[in-house]
Amino acid sequence: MDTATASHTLEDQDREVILAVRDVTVAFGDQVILDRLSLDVYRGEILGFVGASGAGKSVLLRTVLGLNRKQGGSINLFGVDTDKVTDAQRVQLDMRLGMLFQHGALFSGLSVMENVQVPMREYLDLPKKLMDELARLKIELVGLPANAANKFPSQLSGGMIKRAALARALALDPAIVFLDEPTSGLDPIGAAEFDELVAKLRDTMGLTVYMVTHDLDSLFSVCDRVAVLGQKKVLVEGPISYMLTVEEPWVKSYFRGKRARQIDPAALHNNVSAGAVR
Ligand SMILES: Nc1ncnc2c1ncn2[C@@H]1O[C@H](COP(=O)(O)OP(=O)(O)OP(=O)(O)O)[C@@H](O)[C@H]1O
Repeated sequence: MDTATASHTLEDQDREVILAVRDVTVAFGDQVILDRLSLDVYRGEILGFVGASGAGKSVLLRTVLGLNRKQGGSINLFGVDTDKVTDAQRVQLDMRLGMLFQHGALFSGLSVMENVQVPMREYLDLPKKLMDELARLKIELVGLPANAANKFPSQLSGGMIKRAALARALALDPAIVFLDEPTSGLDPIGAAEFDELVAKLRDTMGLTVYMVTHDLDSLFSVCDRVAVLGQKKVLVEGPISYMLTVEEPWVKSYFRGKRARQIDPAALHNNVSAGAVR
């Protein structure tokens, strides 16, 4: 397939695009990191975003979140062009985005409960009792025991820190969460449990998840689609079953190299034909 190949299947056309990145270019000085990159994220899906180290995954994430300048292209969130919003509208958009930074990035001097309340304090004006109640609900939602609420990050395991950070990302009931390598540093069981939690949130709350990851297990077990960043663009996108058929050398070695799983594409449930090489 070539660039002209439609990247959307008929099924995709029926789905709501929650994030549309179109022809986005980002450069630092004369170093171009992203060159007319396009990507759609659909409501209710878990998108795995992969690419070589230094390819620009964090740069794209930061650009989508409005933390990096872009030199060209457009970013639409919930159908709204982020270049055309007022400051007040930008705040409304930000409230619908949750972010889990790499390494959790909890405030070490705050308890789990206080960490979860940080976005509530920033964006909402609620009585303390209600904030406590909401924070407890989020803590329970991510599978932490109730007594974790009063603990500090230094008292938590790596897996608990990730869950607490996820609870904070969910504090304002976002429509989409951005997870930056959420399972890095977790043992395989902890990582699998975290993946299960993310899948549960998608299934029960209809949460949309944009997950930057190097974790092949996550890509195989919970991601509905995968997008591969290479040569400054989204090089390939589609379900994992499709990734296993792609002959592009980096993609092939990533998904079918020595460290990849030995998987029969026919055994995967998602549709091989729904992917595209750009
Ligand atoms: N603020 C900045 N100023 C200059 N260069 C930057 C800036 N931010 C990122 N870069 C450069 O952009 C490139 C892509 O970096 P980025 O962190 O997005 O890679 P990545 O794909 O997330 O890598 P990794 O998987 O290792 O986290 C790198 O060469 C980096 O040095």
